[in-house]
Amino acid sequence: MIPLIIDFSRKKVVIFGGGAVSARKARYFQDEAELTVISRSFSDAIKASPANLMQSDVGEMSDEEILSHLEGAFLVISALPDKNQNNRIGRLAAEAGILFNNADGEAGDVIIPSILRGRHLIAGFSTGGESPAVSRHLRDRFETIIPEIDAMVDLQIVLRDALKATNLKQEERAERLRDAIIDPEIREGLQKDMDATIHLALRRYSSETMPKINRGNSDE
Ligand SMILES: C[C@@]1(CC(=O)O)C2=NC(=C\c3[nH]c(c(CCC(=O)O)c3CC(=O)O)Cc3[nH]c(c(CC(=O)O)c3CCC(=O)O)/C=C3\N/C(=C\2)[C@@H](CCC(=O)O)[C@]3(C)CC(=O)O)/[C@H]1CCC(=O)O
Ligand SMILES: NC(=O)c1ccc[n+]([C@@H]2O[C@H](COP(=O)([O-])OP(=O)(O)OC[C@H]3O[C@@H](n4cnc5c(N)ncnc54)[C@H](O)[C@@H]3O)[C@@H](O)[C@H]2O)c1
Repeated sequence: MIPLIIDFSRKKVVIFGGGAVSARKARYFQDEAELTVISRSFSDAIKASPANLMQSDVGEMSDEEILSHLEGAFLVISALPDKNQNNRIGRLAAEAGILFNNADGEAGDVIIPSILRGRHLIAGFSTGGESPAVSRHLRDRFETIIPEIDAMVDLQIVLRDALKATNLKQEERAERLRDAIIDPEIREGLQKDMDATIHLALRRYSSETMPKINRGNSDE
């Protein structure tokens, strides 16, 4: 399996089942995707979500009926308590060429990672479905670095533009961008005064005439 960062805006996601697991999956996608939840009943969390709700018993739906609800979908999730029904939805999604995530039953082709998100940073953790607790634990541990990394991305945007305007070779520009990331003074400065630190980084790393930086003395 291979991770991707996908823009879900205007993409249709169809979830079967309206219980606790469905609510967690709906929360994951609801800010971007157009959600439809098809279920016999809906939990309060699902009712409070922006999803379109369709009350129906999957056991009473023909394959053709299910396929008609999958039309135009980018991703289908099945979170029914009955594995056979989940697997059936998976088979129909595969037939229609639509990505599938299975909450219970035969694995689909999508796993939902545990994610952390800042203004710029987005990271997802997955154990390939083996231990959601470990994925969650990793997210918790990395959560503290979001402000630091987001500020560094802001700095890198400015520094990268400044370097592009010089005559420096691509390899030298890339090296300076990396040096700025591990520069202890810059890392610390970003937490205190972002503007002043961006100026410091520009002076230190974007000058065409600056002496060769003393590299390799960081233990990071
Ligand atoms: C990341 C996250 C995204 C999301 O779904 O929302 C996620 N599970 C989350 C939470 C969570 N999961 C569970 C509880 C209840 C704890 C408990 O009481 O048991 C909680 C609540 C909590 O922990 O807060 C139990 C559980 N989960 C799965 C099974 C069945 C199984 O394992 O077979 C069981 C039954 C018990 C067990 O067997 O453990 C399966 C999956 N859960 C996955 C993802 C995929 C694998 C991810 C990976 O590759 O690591 C996969 C395969 C589904 C998939 O394909 O998407 C989200 C973390 C959000 C966060 O960051 O806080
Ligand atoms: N993948 C995961 O992250 C994960 C985590 C925990 C549990 N699970 C598994 O996911 C499944 C769902 O768990 P849950 O806690 O959401 O269950 P739940 O009982 O809270 O919800 C099940 C939902 O499915 C609906 N439903 C049941 N039969 C239906 C049918 N024939 N037609 C239409 N709707 C129907 C119910 O009305 C309900 O809304 C369980 O099998 C559980 O073991 C998966």
